Amino acid sequence: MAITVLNTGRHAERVFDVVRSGFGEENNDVVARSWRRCLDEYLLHPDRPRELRALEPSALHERLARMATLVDCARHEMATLFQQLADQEAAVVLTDTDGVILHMVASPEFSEEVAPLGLRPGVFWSETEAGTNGMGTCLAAAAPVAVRREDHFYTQYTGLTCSAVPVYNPAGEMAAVLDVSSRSSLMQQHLLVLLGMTARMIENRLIDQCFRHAHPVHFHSRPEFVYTLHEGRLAVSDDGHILAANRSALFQLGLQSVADIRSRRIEDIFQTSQEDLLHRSTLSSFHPVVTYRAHASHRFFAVMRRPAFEASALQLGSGASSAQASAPGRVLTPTRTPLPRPLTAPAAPVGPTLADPTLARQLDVARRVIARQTPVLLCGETGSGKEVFARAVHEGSPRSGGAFVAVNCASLPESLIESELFGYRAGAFTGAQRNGRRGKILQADGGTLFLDEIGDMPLELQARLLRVLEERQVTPLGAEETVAVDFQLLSASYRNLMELVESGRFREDLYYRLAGVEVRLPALRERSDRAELIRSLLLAESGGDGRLSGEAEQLLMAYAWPGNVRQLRHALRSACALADGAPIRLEHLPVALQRAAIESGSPMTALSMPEMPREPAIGETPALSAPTAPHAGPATAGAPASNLPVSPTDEAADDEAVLKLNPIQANERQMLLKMLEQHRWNVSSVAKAFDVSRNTLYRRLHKLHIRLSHTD
Ligand SMILES: Nc1ncnc2c1ncn2[C@@H]1O[C@H](COP(=O)(O)OP(=O)(O)OP(=O)(O)O)[C@@H](O)[C@H]1O
Repeated sequence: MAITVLNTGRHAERVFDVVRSGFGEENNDVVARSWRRCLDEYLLHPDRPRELRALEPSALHERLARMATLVDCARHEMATLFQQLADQEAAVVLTDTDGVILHMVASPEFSEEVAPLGLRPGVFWSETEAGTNGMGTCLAAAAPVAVRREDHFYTQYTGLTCSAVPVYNPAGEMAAVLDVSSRSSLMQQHLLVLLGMTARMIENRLIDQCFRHAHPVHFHSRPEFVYTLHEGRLAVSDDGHILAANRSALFQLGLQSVADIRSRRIEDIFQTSQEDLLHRSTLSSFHPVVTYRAHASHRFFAVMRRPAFEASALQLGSGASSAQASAPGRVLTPTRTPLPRPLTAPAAPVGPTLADPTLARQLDVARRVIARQTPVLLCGETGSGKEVFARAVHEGSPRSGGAFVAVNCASLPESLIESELFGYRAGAFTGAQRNGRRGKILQADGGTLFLDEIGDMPLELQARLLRVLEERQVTPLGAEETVAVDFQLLSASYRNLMELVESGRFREDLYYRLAGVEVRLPALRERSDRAELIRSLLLAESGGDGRLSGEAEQLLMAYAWPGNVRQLRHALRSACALADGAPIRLEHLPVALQRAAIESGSPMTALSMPEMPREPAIGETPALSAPTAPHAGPATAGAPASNLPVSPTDEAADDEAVLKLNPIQANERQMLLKMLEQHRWNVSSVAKAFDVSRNTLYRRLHKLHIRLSHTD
């Protein structure tokens, strides 16, 4: 389906009118200001769009390599957001601060459709290039924005609606923009909430990733919010200096910027020393400990943990700073000494639920074989918990004292996999870090190497990996000497590796090396411990007080979960945020689930979504109330061929039948009537909003005695 745009001449006139005549009350200020910038500052003309600038492939490659950490932290969250949207005509997009698209998640059909518009990696979407648009205007305004179809400066983009939020790096600077561009203009408020949450998840991941050698501190003024998306996060160096803070930390501590906290000591923030906080956190295991704001009586609950990559077995003295610990110059001096087990809790207060008997048996087998140095290959759908399972294998193995080092082979640009895995010596290539870098394989020495999405490893690297596995030696890039290395190996793939072998994309000899034992993890829909998993994830995501309504629970149990545990976790996370302490109802669950409920004909109590009330956009006529039309014949069971708006018939005729509806059906009927009214009785539009076919919606309307007639 082609993207439909507005009439160029009329749209341009409206832009000029709004900018010339000032901003009326009905106008969206952010958009109107952006239009003014486009006209006055960038000297763009709405009638004369320019072709968007795009990076050459080599320049894009280089930029992606530079931004690899950001993209890596964002890609899982973006994939989950895309799944939650359940909209095949939407794209989740990440740009850098120049507005260059770095990563995009969309269906192949939609990607193909929007690529000619410039919605593809490497293209610049700053306002100066593309005029008012979600990504560019979010960058210019440094704030979340929704740019609806007719809000775009250039007509050619008016077929799309974009919502975008900034993503901040651990220094508190804007590092990226996360955007959803979609054909549908519904649900902007809902989308902005989801985007904001996704941005926070990316920011927290960035802190974890950039400060792996620092002590993470998780805190909140309410204990149940520790380890949730609302928690404050700090990264603290070995010698007690604060290196980074997330937005919630700054907000809770009443600080304006990361600069206000960076380099201060933990004692300057809380009435406690680093040693004391670490010690008490260790003693109290999963429970946050009480601490007070320095020079004030504000109470916080906090947990300080040991660094995730504690010294990566670098054999540094106990007083070594985190900066030293990450110094890659030591790449050739690995230790074989297993590290002590971390003393504190894992990242979430609730451990993984692996109570399904098949899964428990598989875990037992995997632990036994890996103890005999037999590599284990995990297969399973995306999000089914392969990494969680791999960690559980590691934790129960003889090498649990060593590091667990996970490498996602799909998320690393091809050019970086080699240096990331094998490390490099100082000066090995242009752009290399001054002191060289210790590769992941050496970091796993004495512990476990987990190669995730191994099917995505390029063929030439497969050969090198095979050699390492056979010889148990690594030669970092640019190094002459080889280094002996000793680790246990787990790998995972959501793709069928045997099929890749057959099509020549995966080496057969490597496959047999990796698959000493192959474990197929069950999909969530096949697991018998779903109820426990839902309970424990709800506990983790809500901070302890999350509750589910009966219908929401039924739906969570019955849904097929194509995105598995990851999708479940994210659905609960967003539902907790939207329910805001109240029991989670159907309306708080993602649209994909609601759609499934409609399709299966299960009750849709309180389906007040998808459209949230909002101010009309510039030039938009306020929503009309439902027209009343005369009775027009029998109820329509099948979808009429035409796409014309319809209006309700005289409901009196159906009064009796309506009175017989049960309260849930009556409620659902109310909601559907409200939706129809909001969509001006356009059934296609309501069907689209629920993402169901018109036939499905007509059947539902018929069942609920909502009669419709065509109007001209
Ligand atoms: N048993 C479990 N208990 C609690 N959380 C789980 C469990 N299994 C998976 N999760 C959560 O689900 C999400 C996805 O898990 P994980 O990354 O292990 O899946 P995966 O199969 O490796 O995904 P991918 O194929 O995309 O790499 C994570 O947030 C993880 O914490």
